[in-house]
Amino acid sequence: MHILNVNDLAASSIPSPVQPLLITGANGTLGRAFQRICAIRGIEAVALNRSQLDITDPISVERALTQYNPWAVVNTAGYVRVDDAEKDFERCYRENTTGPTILAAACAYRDIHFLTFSSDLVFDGNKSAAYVESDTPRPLNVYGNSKRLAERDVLARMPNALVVRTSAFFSPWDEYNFVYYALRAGHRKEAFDAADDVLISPTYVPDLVNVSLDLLIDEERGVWHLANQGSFTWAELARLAADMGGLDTSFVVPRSVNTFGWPAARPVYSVLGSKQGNLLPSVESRMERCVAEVMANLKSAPEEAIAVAS
Ligand SMILES: NC(=O)C1=CN([C@@H]2O[C@H](COP(=O)(O)OP(=O)(O)OC[C@H]3O[C@@H](n4cnc5c(N)ncnc54)[C@H](OP(=O)(O)O)[C@@H]3O)[C@@H](O)[C@H]2O)C=CC1
Ligand SMILES: Cc1cn([C@H]2C[C@H](O)[C@@H](COP(=O)(O)OP(=O)(O)O[C@H]3O[C@@H](C)C(=O)[C@@H](O)[C@H]3O)O2)c(=O)[nH]c1=O
Repeated sequence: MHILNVNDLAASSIPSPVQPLLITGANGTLGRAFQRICAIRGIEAVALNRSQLDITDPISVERALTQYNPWAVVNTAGYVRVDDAEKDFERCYRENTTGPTILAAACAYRDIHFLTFSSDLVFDGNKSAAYVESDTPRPLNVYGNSKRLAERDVLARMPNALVVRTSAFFSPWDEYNFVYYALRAGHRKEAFDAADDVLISPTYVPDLVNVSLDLLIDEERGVWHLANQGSFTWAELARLAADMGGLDTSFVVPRSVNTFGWPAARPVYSVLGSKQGNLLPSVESRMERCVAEVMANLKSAPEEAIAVAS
């Protein structure tokens, strides 16, 4: 007698007995980190990219939810080009506001959990103490406003949705974050301009994913602030990473954020605290391990050897 196992079930037309976690934005920084950590934690997950699930298309959303029958949806899809959003506002609102709202409505209809991500850029920077969940969002740019509206509309359609506000990702798992850019510049002995009058809460992506999953599994709801402990200017963050990487920090060139000429205004202060307590460890404790991995990658990458030699 042949005993069917999960692999046989997966290969056959019989649906798997395990409802998966469905992750949108599979090709993005956060989407790829969720896949990595779900695999580590043994959480059955299905990650879909834009062509497989377009969050702005209700038909695409319904097809995916029907096909995979998830117990929850984690939305990591979004528009993150803050400066481009000032002109590309239609796409920004479509992907950051309309998309999550469609997902929330579909999850509410199926009575399944829903997690989506917002940003510190919903705030105006006029506080001098860490922002908490009850503070009123007053965004300074289109991107921040698209996130504010998403929070409002998602929770209107699904009051028990989980909305995580976070900020300033750093991670050794991708090359598209500020800390990686700074370390690569230092490794190449190139000057790196960094804003020295904007205070933010850097967030170690693996911590963000792990704690977000814990909150989702615990069926937490509403707005939660998740960022590592400690506030830094971008220049201080670049110097912290460089110092931990054994680099001379003089390549970091501190400048006022107003001298960069960026189209989108940034709040000069958007440090995130939480009424729920400090759920993530200190930035310093996480930066050590992040820098070690990034520096090892930089030193071993052939293109970096050429860049440093030239
Ligand atoms: N990066 C950061 O520092 C911070 C990020 N966040 C939030 O975290 C979330 C993830 O950010 P991050 O991982 O950095 O972003 P990425 O740009 O790395 O990933 C976003 C992904 O979303 C996909 N996407 C965009 N529109 C759609 C759509 N209509 N349907 C399906 N997929 C879509 C993109 O696909 P494609 O590749 O095809 O464009 C991309 O792969 C966002 O909501 C962002 O606002 C919050 C605070 C800080
Ligand atoms: C590239 C670069 C950026 N910066 C500063 C300015 C900028 O505010 C900050 C980060 O630059 P970025 O372009 O990555 O992103 P910026 O758009 O400011 O950062 C935001 O991204 C979105 C998605 C968020 O939700 C925010 O939490 C935050 O992480 O670093 C420098 O100081 N020097 C540099 O060379």
